[in-house]
Amino acid sequence: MTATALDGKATRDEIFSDLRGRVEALTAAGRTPGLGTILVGDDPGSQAYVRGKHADCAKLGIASIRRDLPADATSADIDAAIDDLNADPACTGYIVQLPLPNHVDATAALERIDPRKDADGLHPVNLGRLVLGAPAPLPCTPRGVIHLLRRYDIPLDGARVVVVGRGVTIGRTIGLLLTRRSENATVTLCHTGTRDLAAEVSRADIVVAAAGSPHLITPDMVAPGAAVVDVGVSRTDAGLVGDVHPDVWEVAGHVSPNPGGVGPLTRAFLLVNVVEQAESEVAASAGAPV
Ligand SMILES: Nc1nc(=O)c2c([nH]1)NC[C@@H]1CN(c3ccc(C(=O)N[C@@H](CCC(=O)O)C(=O)O)cc3)C=[N+]21
Ligand SMILES: [Mg+2]
Repeated sequence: MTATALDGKATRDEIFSDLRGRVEALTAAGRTPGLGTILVGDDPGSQAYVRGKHADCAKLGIASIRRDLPADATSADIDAAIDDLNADPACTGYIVQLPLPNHVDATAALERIDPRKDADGLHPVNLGRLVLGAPAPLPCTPRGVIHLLRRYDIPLDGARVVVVGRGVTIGRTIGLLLTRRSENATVTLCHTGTRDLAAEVSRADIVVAAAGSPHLITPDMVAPGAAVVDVGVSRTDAGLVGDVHPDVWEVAGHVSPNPGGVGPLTRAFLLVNVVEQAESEVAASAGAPV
């Protein structure tokens, strides 16, 4: 038996066809959404990701605002680019591409972003709002994973979800989304300190592998029929390798390929955040007293 693929590209295409109409309506209302990126340095991977985000914008009619800084940019240079996008009315939302060079205080830079323009949904104010259940832009990768699971009718209500990896972009945040009443899952967060990873994973209806550890999840760990979402990617001599061993496809019910699974959805939800922000601004100005 071979698992069904959780197809991130096909799902991204569906999201894009919905977004296209919403962007047209916003443009007709005089508020074309704009995505900004701040990229520091010349890491080829980061440059490729940023290029991909702007290519997505071009497909949808979303305006692109790029600020590319040299690898030796100072914190003051980056602060100036952030202040510039905070003040730019054409920029609905933006990201500071991570990682930043080591000589820059990344936490301070990210806190300088106007929380209303935080397309990643990872500003401390927005993470706080997420904990409180208040409206905020949602983190893109967790939102993409949940959308993908729903798209394939994988039950979340009462499901046992095991998340592997405690990074902020997904491990620490996805449980906040999955334990809302609207999802109602039971979530276990595993990490390098977990005593028996195989025992935890084997109890899961859904495994979210986000450790950044090549082929960490092996078929012996996975319950037959489980859904396995491969979020981690590592650059190895053999190319890009996910957290899920290929033999897991023989045991699981669903697996997200990597590439072609979660990555395209992370990018799609970045643009969903930007479109939602523009829509909420149009709604607020329509409701405001003249
Ligand atoms: N502020 C910030 N926000 C981010 O969201 C962010 C970041 N910094 N820094 C780097 C990581 C990485 N990331 C990816 C997004 C999409 C794909 C993606 O679409 N991958 C394709 C493959 C693309 C290819 O083949 O090059 C796929 O999985 O199919 C990959 C990686 C976002 N990140
Ligand atoms: Mg094994």
